[in-house]
Amino acid sequence: MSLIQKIGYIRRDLNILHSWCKCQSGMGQMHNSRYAFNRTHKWFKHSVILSPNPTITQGYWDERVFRLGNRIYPEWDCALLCHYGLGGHMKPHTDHVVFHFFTVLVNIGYCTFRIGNEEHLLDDGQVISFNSNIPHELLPVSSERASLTFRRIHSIYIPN
Ligand SMILES: O=C(O)CCC(=O)C(=O)O
Ligand SMILES: [Fe+2]
Repeated sequence: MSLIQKIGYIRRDLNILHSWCKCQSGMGQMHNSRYAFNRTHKWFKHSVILSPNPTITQGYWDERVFRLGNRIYPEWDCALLCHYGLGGHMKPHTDHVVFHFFTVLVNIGYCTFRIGNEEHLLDDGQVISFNSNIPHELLPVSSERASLTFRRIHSIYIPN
C-alpha cells in the first residue's frame, strides 16, 4: 500500500508551468515561510494565515492556477505555490486543522517526499494526492524546486 496516490503528470504544459513559476518568483509577491527552510510562498483564491489564529482572506487570482485546480481538484478552496531554493526543506509535520486532509500536489522540479515511513521521489510535473494528517516531510532539495498544493478549507473558517 502506498500513502500517496499518483494522479498523473503535467506533460504538454510543463515548460509553461516552469516559466510561470519563475515569473511568479520575480513578481515580488512571494513571502518567506515561517514553517519551512529556504522557502517562499504565495496563496491563490484564499490566503491562509495560521497563527496566532487561523485567518482566511482573499488570495491572488491567476487564470492558470484556476484552470489547473478546477481540473485536478474541482472542490479546491486554496492553492499554495511554494518555491524552495537549494537545500530548502520542511520538517515532518501534519497540516493545520483548517484544511481538509485530502491534498493534491503538483511537483515542479525534483524532490524526495516522505510520508509515514515511505519515501517517494517525485518527478518533474508529477501530480499526487496524500492525506496531510499523516506526518510528511520534504527532504532538502538539491536543485530549485516548487510545489503547487490544492486544498479545501473547512467551511466554518471561510468568512462569508
Ligand atoms: O512543498 C511540498 O512538497 C509540501 C509542503 C507541505 O507539506 C506543506 O506546505 O504543508
Ligand atoms: Fe504539509
